[in-house]
Amino acid sequence: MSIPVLDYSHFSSGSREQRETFAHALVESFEKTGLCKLEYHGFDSKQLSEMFDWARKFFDQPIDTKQKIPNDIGPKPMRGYTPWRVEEVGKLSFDNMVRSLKDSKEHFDQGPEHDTEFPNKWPSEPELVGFQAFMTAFYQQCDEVCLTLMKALELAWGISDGSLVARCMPSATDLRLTHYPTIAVEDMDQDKKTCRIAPHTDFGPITLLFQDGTGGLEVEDRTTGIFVPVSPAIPTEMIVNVGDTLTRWTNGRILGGVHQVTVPEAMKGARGVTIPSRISMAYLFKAGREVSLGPLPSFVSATNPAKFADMTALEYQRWRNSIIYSLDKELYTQDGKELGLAGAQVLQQAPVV
Ligand SMILES: O=C(O)CCC(=O)C(=O)O
Ligand SMILES: [Fe+2]
Repeated sequence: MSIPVLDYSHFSSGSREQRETFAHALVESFEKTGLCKLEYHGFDSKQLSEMFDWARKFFDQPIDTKQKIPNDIGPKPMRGYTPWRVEEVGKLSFDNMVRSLKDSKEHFDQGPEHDTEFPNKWPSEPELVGFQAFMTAFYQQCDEVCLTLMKALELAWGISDGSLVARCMPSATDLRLTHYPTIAVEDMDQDKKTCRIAPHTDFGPITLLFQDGTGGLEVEDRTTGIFVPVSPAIPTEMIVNVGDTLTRWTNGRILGGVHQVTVPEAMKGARGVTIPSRISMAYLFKAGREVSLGPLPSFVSATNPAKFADMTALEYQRWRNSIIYSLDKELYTQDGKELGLAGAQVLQQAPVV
């Protein structure tokens, strides 16, 4: 499977023709592979290495320091620090093998800067002065790229009223820094019970991803069902993958890119070696919290009825997070009463043709 590399600047500052070409190539890549790669996206190598430096500095703090800003587990957006082995994204899968895979990661989650509903949690250690300001600006720049990509989808789909961009405002995105600690290759390659992150799709319309040079990210080739490595070819390469929201909005026309992080290609089959630690930044772009994740009217017809339930982006996120944090049973059966999310389960993203 080859993943197209698109020149973002052709859309952000190109001619009318370049914009059209980019927009159609983006949709084609999303439809065929569930992702694309972007170059000339505005982030330079200095900025990206600074981001990885901050992430490393944060994760290098003692656990007690990181635990001063704990993410309170709940069916809600994540904020602050979540330790190793808490979240299990494999639980979203219908495949029993994937469901039993444990993730091996710790992460820091950040939302919109002025979010009063789910406020951010920032470390106050002297070594981390500057982290908040840097990450806040980084978040903003990612948001602009995502909104621009929504404009490209509008152009490709002939949506002339700006309604796709409007659906993603105000920002409800979660930016996640993930650290995958060193791990013996046998723990992942041999016993097959551990992954760095189990196969999954993200929840929002798209995700922007930057990874360090360690390797191990893989995406599913939907023509064969086999996972293929997405190696960091150049340090500034940005990966964009399609998430569940775009699948729902397009009534199943664009499927999410299923991805995982596992043993780096060069270490597969090796014995007695330790896989180095790995850092990634995922800008988990989201629709506005009150926006519907039911299919857009232009993707529904008499012969192609709605395959997905009408629920808000926040309801969807609460529901999915309740699964990966193992809160779903409590959530759906509390006092014998549903909390408004369970009904949605029936029409979720399962049997899409
Ligand atoms: O670390 C990576 O490359 C992927 C992270 C990821 O899939 C996620 O945070 O949803
Ligand atoms: Fe992901």
